[in-house]
Amino acid sequence: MATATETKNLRTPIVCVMGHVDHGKTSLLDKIRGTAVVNKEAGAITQHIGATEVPLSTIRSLCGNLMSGTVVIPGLLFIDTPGHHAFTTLRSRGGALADLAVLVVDITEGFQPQTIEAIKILKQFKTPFVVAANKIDRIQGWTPTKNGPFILSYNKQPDYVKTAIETRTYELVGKLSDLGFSSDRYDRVRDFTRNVGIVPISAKTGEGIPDLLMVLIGLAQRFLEENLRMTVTGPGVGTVLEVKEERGLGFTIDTILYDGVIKVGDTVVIGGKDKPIVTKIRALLKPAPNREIRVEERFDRVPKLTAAAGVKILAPGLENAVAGSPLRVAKEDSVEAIIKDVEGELEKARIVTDETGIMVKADTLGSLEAIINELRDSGIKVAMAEVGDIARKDVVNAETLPGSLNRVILGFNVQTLVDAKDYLQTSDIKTFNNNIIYKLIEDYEKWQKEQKDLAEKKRFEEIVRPGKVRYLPNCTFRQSKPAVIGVHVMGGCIKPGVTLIKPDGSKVGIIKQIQERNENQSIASQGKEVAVSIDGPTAGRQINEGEIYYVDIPESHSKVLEFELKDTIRQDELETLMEFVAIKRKGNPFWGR
Ligand SMILES: Nc1nc2c(ncn2[C@@H]2O[C@H](COP(=O)(O)OP(=O)(O)OP(=O)(O)O)[C@@H](O)[C@H]2O)c(=O)[nH]1
Repeated sequence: MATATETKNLRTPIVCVMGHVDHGKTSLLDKIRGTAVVNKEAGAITQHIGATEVPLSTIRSLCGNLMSGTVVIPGLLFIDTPGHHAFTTLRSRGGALADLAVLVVDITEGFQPQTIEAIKILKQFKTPFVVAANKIDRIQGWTPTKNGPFILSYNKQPDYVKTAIETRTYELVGKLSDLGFSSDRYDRVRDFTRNVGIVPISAKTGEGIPDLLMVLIGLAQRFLEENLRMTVTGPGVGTVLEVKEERGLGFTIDTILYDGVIKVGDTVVIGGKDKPIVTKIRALLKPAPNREIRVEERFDRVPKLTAAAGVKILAPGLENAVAGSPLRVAKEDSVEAIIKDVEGELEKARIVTDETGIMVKADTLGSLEAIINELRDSGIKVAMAEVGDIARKDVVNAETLPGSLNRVILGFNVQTLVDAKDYLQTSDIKTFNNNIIYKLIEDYEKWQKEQKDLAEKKRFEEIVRPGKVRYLPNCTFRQSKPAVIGVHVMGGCIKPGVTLIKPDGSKVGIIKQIQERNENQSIASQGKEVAVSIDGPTAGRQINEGEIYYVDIPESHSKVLEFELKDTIRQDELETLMEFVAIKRKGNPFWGR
């Protein structure tokens, strides 16, 4: 076992925790934050604004002799807000802010929709991740060893408990494989660049957390050394986590610094609502541990900070800052260039939309981008996309979208404002709201299918259907005005209002009424013998007993029947249609093509 050594010029990797609702993301973060308290020997855990830092020395003492190899990174910085929503909101130069992710899966429930959604996002951002198979303490028969490494606890369990863990781990391996990742329990993974490690943990007992931290360190070193070898001494670069008004302080921004150094007095450029904000840092604030919560004392003031760190920044003009946007420290001669850079980054983040499609509203640029990617994967085009609640003007804009199936607004994690709700009552725009991407897409797709089916049904009902009848011998009930004759429906059907033609293409007349045993009928299908009244001909002159007539189908309807509905119409209808089409094509081979 080699000893771990620190190398100061690599920055701390940033880690985000993701997973399905209730699988234990918050509990895991709480456990990590509480570790130092629980385990005195474990060493310090530093609380940042919006993040928790676990220094290497802490990880080392937690892992004991599990840790091997040379460690060259200073520790891990966990973003305190869990969920893939936070992950997509926090961006750095067009990518994800988090260098690594922990995907929490409840081992007793396995993969759930949001687990899959998180994996898709991680894949999209190419973020290395580890699976924390949580709640192992709930496996029947599990005897916990608090805060211990998983392997040590596992070895103490009876065989049936071991088997249960193994079986459930392999279920996760199977699911990951379906999604294109090869994986195994972390202690069996040799190459973390090829395999995803699964670490069984309990956020309740703390078991497996040392192993999880260790795997994260390993991942960071294998994947990220180049990324982490940043200009730790250069001008600071960060991402705005949150814009907050603090009592007694005014507007502040909680920021994750992921590169370089930031100092009080530095000029910074920040993404703003309309344009980049240029301002001077008045104070850098860190949480003050264990103090009375009085504003002035809630924070410690620090003169400077080095990446990676979470910090609250106090400066004039922050009220227009935008969460998720970039922050850059600028030297006097570089302000203009950096403003351009920040503008460029915001521009890049702006969503590229399709010419036609639906409207999407989401709460942040990151989530908007994530949802648009998912929609495109599902073959759904997006014509309008914006950050913000659904307002009346959005509904008005959506009304200009061509195509009835596009006249919808998909809202992700946003409200429908009152004026929009009022306007929607008289508008044909449909809105969908959800804070789970897959559900939003599923709801829209379901609606889309219903609409298509409905339209198809309507179209089908309106189409003149094929029909073939024979004028029965001895069944002339009236000669003319209208002629009333008995017919046998040989194929398809007839309805009042259709025109009949002869096999030579000449017109017979229009069916006025159909009667069966003196009762009016709206349709007579194959096999029926009915009386029909026909406007136009005189029986015995233009029409004669024993003749065959066809329903005259308009050319456009014939095309639909022959080319779109061919597989859905009955055999006798199809045969009748083909005979009818042949009559038409005798005179014009291109008829109905
Ligand atoms: N037995 C046991 N319960 C756990 C464990 N981890 C979390 N829980 C419980 O599971 C429930 C959900 O945990 P949370 O940490 O709130 O889950 P989450 O993923 O953060 O949930 P959301 O924030 O709602 O998405 C809580 O009742 C926790 O106490 C664990 O390892 N073992």
